[in-house]
Amino acid sequence: MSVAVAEPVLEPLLPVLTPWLRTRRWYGDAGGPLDGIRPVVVSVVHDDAPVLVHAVLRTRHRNGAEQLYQLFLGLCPELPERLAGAAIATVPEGRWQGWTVYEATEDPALMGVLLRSLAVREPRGGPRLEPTSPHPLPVGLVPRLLTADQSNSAVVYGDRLLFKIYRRPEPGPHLEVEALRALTERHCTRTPALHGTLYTDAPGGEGLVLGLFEEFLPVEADGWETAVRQVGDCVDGTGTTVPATGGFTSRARTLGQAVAEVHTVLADAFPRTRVTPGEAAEEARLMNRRLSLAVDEVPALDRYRSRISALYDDYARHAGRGCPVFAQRVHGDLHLGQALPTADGWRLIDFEGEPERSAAERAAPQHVLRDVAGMLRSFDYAARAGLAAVRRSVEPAPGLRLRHIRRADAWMVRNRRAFIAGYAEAGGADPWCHPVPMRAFEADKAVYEAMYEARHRPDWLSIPLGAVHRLAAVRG
Ligand SMILES: Nc1ncnc2c1ncn2[C@@H]1O[C@H](COP(=O)(O)OP(=O)(O)O)[C@@H](O)[C@H]1O
Ligand SMILES: O=P(O)(O)O[C@H]1O[C@H](CO)[C@@H](O[C@H]2O[C@H](CO)[C@@H](O)[C@H](O)[C@H]2O)[C@H](O)[C@H]1O
Repeated sequence: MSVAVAEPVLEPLLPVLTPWLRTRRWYGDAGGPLDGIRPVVVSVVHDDAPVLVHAVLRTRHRNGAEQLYQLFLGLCPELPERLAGAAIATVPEGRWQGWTVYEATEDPALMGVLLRSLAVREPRGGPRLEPTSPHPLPVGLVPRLLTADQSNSAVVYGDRLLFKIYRRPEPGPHLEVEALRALTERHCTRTPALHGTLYTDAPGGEGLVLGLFEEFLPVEADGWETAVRQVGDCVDGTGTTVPATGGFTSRARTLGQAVAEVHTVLADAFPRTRVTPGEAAEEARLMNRRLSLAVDEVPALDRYRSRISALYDDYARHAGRGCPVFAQRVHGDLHLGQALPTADGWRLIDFEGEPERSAAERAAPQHVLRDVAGMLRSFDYAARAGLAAVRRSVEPAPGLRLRHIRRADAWMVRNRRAFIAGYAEAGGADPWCHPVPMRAFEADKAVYEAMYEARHRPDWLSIPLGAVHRLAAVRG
C-alpha cells in the first residue's frame, strides 16, 4: 500500500536523478536548459528492500517553462546483476545512502508489487486506480517492460494487460483516457479495451492522470515493422513490376476500413460540429504559425514557406466558399506504428495526439482527414525506411538503384491508394473528393514531422523534407 511521505526522501536523490532524467527519450527539453527541479508528489509504495518510490517532479527551465515528469524508482542495498542496465546511481546521502537507485519499471518484482498495491485500493496519498472494467485486475501475472523507444513507458503483465505510464502527466480530463473509455463503452472492436486509469490525489498533484491499464494485444510485429518488411521484399524482389494488388495492399485497405470504423464510433461519442469559415481561417493561421516555428528550428523548410503557406490559405478559402468541413474527436497522431495487425484484424492504439503539441491543440476537435493524412505520410516513411534498409544490406549497381527507388515509390502510391479506398468503402469521407484539405493536412503533418525529426532523429529529416518538397510543388 502506498504511503505519501512528508519526509523529504527524494531531495538527496535529486543531484543524481537530474542528469539521468535529461538522457530519457521522454524528456522534453523544449523549455530550454534546466533551471531547477523539485518533487511535487512522492510516495513510498513498498518500504522494504527493494523499496519502490513513486514520484512526480516539476522541472523549471531557463525560459520560464515548467514540466512534470513521473518516475518509478527502485532502491536496494545491492542491485542484482540482471538489473545492472537499470541502475541510475548510488544514493549520495539521506535515508538510503550508499544504496543503488534504479529504474523500477525494469524490475518485474517491483512492477508486481505495484499492481498488487493498486488492486488493494487503499491508497494513502500514492497513485490511485479507478477501474473501468467490472472485473478485478489480474494480479500475479509476470510483468515486463516494453522496450520500444517511445514518448511514454509501458509494462506488460502476462501478455494480458498493458500499463501505460504517462511520463509527462497532465491534469484530467485526459484525451486518451476519454477516448478509450468511450470506445470501450461502445464496444469498439478496433481498439484495446480500457481496464482502469491511474490518478493521484496527493496534495500538489490533485487530479493528475498518471497512466492507464488496457488490454494487451499480442502481435508478432506492429503495422510499421510489417510494412517496412514488405517494402524490402518489394524493392529487392525479382519480379519486374510492383503488383497493383497483393503484398501489403490488402492490409492497407482493411486498415483504412478500421480507421473509418473508429472515426464513426468517435463521432457518436463526442460532439461533431461544422467548421465555420472563421474557424477554418483560424486553423490556417495556426498552421502558418506552426510553420514559422518549424522554420526557426529547421531552416531547410524556409525555401518552401510561401508555397506551403499557400496550401493552408487554400484550405481557409475552401471552407470560406461554403464547402462543408466538419470537426470531431480523432486519433490525432495516426501512423503505422499505432496500428497493430492482430489475429482479429487491425487495432489502433495511443490516442494521445502528437506529443510535441500543446494540450490545448491536442484537445481541439479536428477534421477526420487529418488522421488519414497522418497514415498517408506513414506509407511514405515506410517506403523510404524499407528502401534504406535494402540499400544498407546490398550496394546496388547504378541501374538497379533507380529500379529500387521506383519500386519504393510504387509501393507507396499503391498502398496509399488502397488505404484511401478502404477508408471510403467503410463510410469515411472520401479523401479523393477533398484534395484541398488533404494537401493542407499532409503539409501540416510533414512540417510537424520535420520538427520532430530535427529534435529526435536528425538522420530521418530528409523523409519529411522530401514530402514538403513534393507538396510545395503543387503550388508551383
Ligand atoms: N494495447 C497494446 N497492446 C500491444 N502493444 C501495445 C499496446 N499499446 C501499446 N503497445 C506497444 O507499445 C508501443 C508504444 O505504445 P504507445 O501507446 O504508442 O506509447 P507512446 O505514447 O509512448 O508512443 C507501441 O508501438 C506498441 O508496440
Ligand atoms: O511517439 P509517438 O508514437 O506518439 O509519435 C511520435 O513518434 C513517431 C515515431 O516513432 C513519429 O512518427 C513518424 O515516424 C514514423 C516512423 O517511425 C512514421 O510512421 C510516421 O508517419 C511519422 O510521423 C510521430 O510523428 C511522433 O509524433
